[in-house]
Amino acid sequence: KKKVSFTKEQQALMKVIIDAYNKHQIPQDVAKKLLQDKYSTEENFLLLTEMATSQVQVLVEFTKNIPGFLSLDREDQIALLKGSAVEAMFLRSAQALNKKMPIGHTEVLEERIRKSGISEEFIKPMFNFYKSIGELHMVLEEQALLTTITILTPDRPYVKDQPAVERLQETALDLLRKMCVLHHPQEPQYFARLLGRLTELRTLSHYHAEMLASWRVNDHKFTPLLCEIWDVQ
Ligand SMILES: Cc1cc(OCc2c(-c3c(Cl)cncc3Cl)noc2C(C)C)ccc1-c1ccc2c(C(=O)O)cn(C)c2c1
Repeated sequence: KKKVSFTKEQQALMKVIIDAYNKHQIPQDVAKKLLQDKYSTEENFLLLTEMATSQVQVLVEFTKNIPGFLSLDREDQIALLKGSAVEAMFLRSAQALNKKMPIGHTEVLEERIRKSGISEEFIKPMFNFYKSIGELHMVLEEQALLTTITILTPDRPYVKDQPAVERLQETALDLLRKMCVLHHPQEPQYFARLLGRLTELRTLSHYHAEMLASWRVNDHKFTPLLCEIWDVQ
């Protein structure tokens, strides 16, 4: 069994990121709304819009806890959040749908996504992604670090000081590489597989832009926070 050792800094970084990841969850009262018995396309769209709005708030709070993030240029912080929001939310919804949510929640959530006005051409890649995330059986540390690495992607539009973001992302990548050896010692290519999901996330975020456009055509309303982060309306 390969010996994996973490530096003091890496242990501190992991603790901060895990605590933030656990602390910032969608509130129970919002999640419980999924169980109400109205299943119309309209009702599903409204519920998912509420989930997404709550998820963006969760994401902003989580991001503020990433060591070094608040020391970045202010405008770069905004550029990173806007550029990564959809990808981070796909990761989070994938992890939610794959983890043991309270009985029946997963099926209900899946059903509402399938029946919310999203066209079949986007549903397929979305659920393929959910399946591919589920097959990885990531531990919590890997999930939290993968989300962190997605947020700290230097080549998002309008990022001015890319090297500063690269330095933060590399720290998280070094830690994730070690975590993968520790938790998946039999799979030397596991770390590479995780990073491959990031490529799939970018494809999904292009699909997502088209999803938004088709919803808007059918005159669906988003919340001010979603309009802000997704540059719609
Ligand atoms: C499940 C979902 C959907 C969602 O957005 C819903 C949407 C999406 C869209 C789509 Cl469908 C899929 N992935 C990402 C996007 Cl961003 N695109 O537009 C919309 C709205 C505006 C209609 C946002 C967030 C969650 C979500 C995430 C985590 C959890 C969670 C836990 O962590 O324990 C418990 N619950 C109930 C969760 C719900």
